[in-house]
Amino acid sequence: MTTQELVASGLQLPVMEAFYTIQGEGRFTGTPAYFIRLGGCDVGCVWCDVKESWEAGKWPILAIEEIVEEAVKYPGRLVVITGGEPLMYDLDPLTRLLKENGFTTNIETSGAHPFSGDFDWVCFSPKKFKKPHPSIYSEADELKVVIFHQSDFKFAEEHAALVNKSCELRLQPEWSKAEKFTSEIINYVKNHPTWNISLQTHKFMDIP
Ligand SMILES: C[S@@+](CC[C@H](N)C(=O)[O-])C[C@H]1O[C@@H](n2cnc3c(N)ncnc32)[C@H](O)[C@@H]1O
Ligand SMILES: Nc1nc2[nH]cc(C(=O)O)c2c(=O)[nH]1
Ligand code: SF4
Ligand SMILES: [Mg+2]
Repeated sequence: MTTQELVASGLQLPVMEAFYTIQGEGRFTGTPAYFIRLGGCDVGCVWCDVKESWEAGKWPILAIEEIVEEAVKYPGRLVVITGGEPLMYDLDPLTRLLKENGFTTNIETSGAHPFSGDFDWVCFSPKKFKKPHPSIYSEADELKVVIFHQSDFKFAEEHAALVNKSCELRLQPEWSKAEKFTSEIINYVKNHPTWNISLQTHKFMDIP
């Protein structure tokens, strides 16, 4: 198979970086986790905090065996697959291998591409910049909407109406606008208690 075919089948993937840290956001905030950041994203969020990830061709292509061989070196058994947009790739082979090696698998995704992979927790963060693929709505365990503009509260409610009833609902201030929006988010959550707040706590702790 050519490299292109191996990537298309999910047996090799472009990896921007992989690091052992503390999950900073969402349901598993505070939990040690090994992050695998795949290269490539076509969503184009103006406020994205990892724009350098967007161009897939910049990053080394690794076999999934090499990715997992590195992950097992750390004591934690929670893996978070992020990016870039990880659902640009078929994540079935990587997640299968991670599970065979005893990992719990989480994903951070905009849902802009068809769902794949075997995940214990799916954090869905929809974006106005590219419509989510319909396959994500039934898979989402957590809806995490970034608040950058007043209109994002309405966008959040529109997506909350589309996910499962059991899906946890969170609002996360966009980092550069946090000063402006955190107090609004606090008021919103107090008045709409089905929602709660997610902060990018790793940025406060100054860790990756
Ligand atoms: C960098 S993205 C990668 C995964 C996927 N592409 C996504 O957007 O969900 C990881 C998480 O960071 C959030 N995020 C990115 N830039 C942010 C920023 N400037 N402020 C707050 N959250 C941000 C995203 O919404 C997403 O929940
Ligand atoms: N510590 C830490 N937690 C995170 N949660 C989601 C992240 C991401 O970029 O997907 C992230 C990240 O980059 N670092
Ligand atoms: S979808 Fe995620 S990685 Fe892509 S631009 Fe938006 S925040 Fe960045
Ligand atoms: Mg991040």
